[in-house]
Amino acid sequence: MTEDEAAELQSLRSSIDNIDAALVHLLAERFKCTQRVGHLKASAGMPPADPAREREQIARLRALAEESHLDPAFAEAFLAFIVAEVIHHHERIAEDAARD
Ligand SMILES: C=C(O[C@@H]1C=C(C(=O)O)C=C[C@H]1O)C(=O)O
Repeated sequence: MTEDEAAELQSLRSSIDNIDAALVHLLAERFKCTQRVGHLKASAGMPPADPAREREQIARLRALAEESHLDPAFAEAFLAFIVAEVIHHHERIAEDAARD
C-alpha cells in the first residue's frame, strides 16, 4: 500500500467510525420513541405488533433504498431486525401492564 492509500484508508475508517456513532445515537432515539409507543399501545389495549404499519414502512424504506442505490432487500432485512426487537419490548411492556 502506498503512503497516499494508507492515509486514505485511515481517513475512510475515521468516517466509518463517525457514521457508526451516528447510527448508535439514531437507534437510541428510535428506541426511546418506540418504548413510549409501547406504553401508549399497552394502555389502549392495542397489540404489540402492527403488521399494516410495518407493510407501509417496508414499502417506504425499499423505495428510499432504491433511490439511494442501497439494496432494498438489505434495507428491509435491517428494518425487520429492529422491528422484531421493538415487538419483544412491546410484549414485555404489555405483560408488565397486565400484571399491575
Ligand atoms: C412502533 C410500533 O410498534 C411496532 C414496531 C414498529 C417499528 O419499530 O417501527 C412498527 C410497527 C409495530 O409492529 C408502532 O406500532 O408504531
